[in-house]
Amino acid sequence: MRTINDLGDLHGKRVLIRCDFNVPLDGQTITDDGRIKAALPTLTQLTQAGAKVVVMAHLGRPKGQVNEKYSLAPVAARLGELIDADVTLAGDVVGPAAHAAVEALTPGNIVLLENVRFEPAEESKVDAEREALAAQYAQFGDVFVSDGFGVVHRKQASVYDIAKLLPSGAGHLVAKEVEVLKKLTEAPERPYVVVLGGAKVADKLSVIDNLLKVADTLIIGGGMGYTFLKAKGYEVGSSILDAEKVDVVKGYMEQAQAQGKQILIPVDTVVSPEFGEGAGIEVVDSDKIPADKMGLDIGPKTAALYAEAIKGAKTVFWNGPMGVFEMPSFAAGTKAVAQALADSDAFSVVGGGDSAAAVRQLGFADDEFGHISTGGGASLEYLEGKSLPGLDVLEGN
Ligand SMILES: Nc1ncnc2c1ncn2[C@@H]1O[C@H](COP(=O)(O)OP(=O)(O)OP(=O)(O)O)[C@@H](O)[C@H]1O
Ligand SMILES: O=C(O)[C@H](O)COP(=O)(O)O
Repeated sequence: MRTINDLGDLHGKRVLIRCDFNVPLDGQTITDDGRIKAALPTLTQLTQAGAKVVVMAHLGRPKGQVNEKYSLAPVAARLGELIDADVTLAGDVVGPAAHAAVEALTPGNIVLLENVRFEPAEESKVDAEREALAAQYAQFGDVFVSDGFGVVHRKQASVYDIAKLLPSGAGHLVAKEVEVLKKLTEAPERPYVVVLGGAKVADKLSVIDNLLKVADTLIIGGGMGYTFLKAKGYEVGSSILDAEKVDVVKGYMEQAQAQGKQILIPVDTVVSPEFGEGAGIEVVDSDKIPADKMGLDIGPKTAALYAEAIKGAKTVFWNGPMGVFEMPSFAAGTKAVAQALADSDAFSVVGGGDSAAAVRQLGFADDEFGHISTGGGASLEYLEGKSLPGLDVLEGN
């Protein structure tokens, strides 16, 4: 893989860099700045080398619409506090404000373009549309550095197409993430347990069949769990559910049984009448979720079962909180899994923006885990053995 070290002396050059600044926010407040801190080694090297640094990043899923709620303003402010350089947020992505900001950029300083997902072509499935947008990005750089590990699984203009237009290489974060995750794909010590949760249910259900080939046990919690419960024939009330995948999930359970692999699903669930804290929160067995309630965490029996499975593991990868950990009433399941990982001797990797935020917010230190990866979906797809567009495009000369 080509890296930043292959790009020569960057002094005075305009370096266009993709970072993953998709940080969790509570209103305008960043609740975990881990992804910004993870970008600092590369960004600092570039500013200290006297490069003119133009950063591309996304926040959330604004789906091609300009939406202030998804502005990178809080990220620009935090980056400015963390790095010894001026950080200017451009008012748009490739419009007149971005051009003016890049024109005015001086060596050793940074312009952050607005959320690239405000541009409809950024995530287009039509190659020519993405390529045309990438050509506009290319006007801002002499070289391209890919350092947004959390998005390397996305075939998007600022991740993939841009790397074909400029001399390009991986930044230090991407290089380090790949080096650690490689250990999990080459010869993981067994038993190898993968814990899956979170809210991106459709995305992450689709990685399960490949994960079943590499892991010994899959532990399912978070929003993922309800599609499994439904596949077992249980009612899930108003919990999040990927109704289209119920039959596919039935197939996964059969496949696991045939291969002698285990899929653990919640035996009890914390339910609530609404997405929030208030009256009516209770723990029920997973086959008794009331029709008018939603599951927002795994229950205590499940937490104990999952902790036991983690205790016996030699390698663990975890992506996706077990419940809505942001609210104390639904944090116990995530905390129990984090504790089990922290207590175990297994080589453990925690991946994903919210997963990393969860362990930190619940009081765990980064060094209680083998590695905290900035990638959730990206790590999972890497572990599946899939080729990732944002990495493939950096291969060769
Ligand atoms: N039962 C549930 N119902 C609804 N949301 C849930 C449930 N359990 C967990 N979540 C939510 O899932 C979110 C995190 O999911 P997500 O899949 O984005 O994980 P991630 O670690 O950020 O991975 P990635 O980096 O791929 O985004 C949290 O905000 C949490 O509140
Ligand atoms: O949070 C993430 O996993 C990355 O930033 C990618 O975001 P996406 O799933 O919206 O592409």
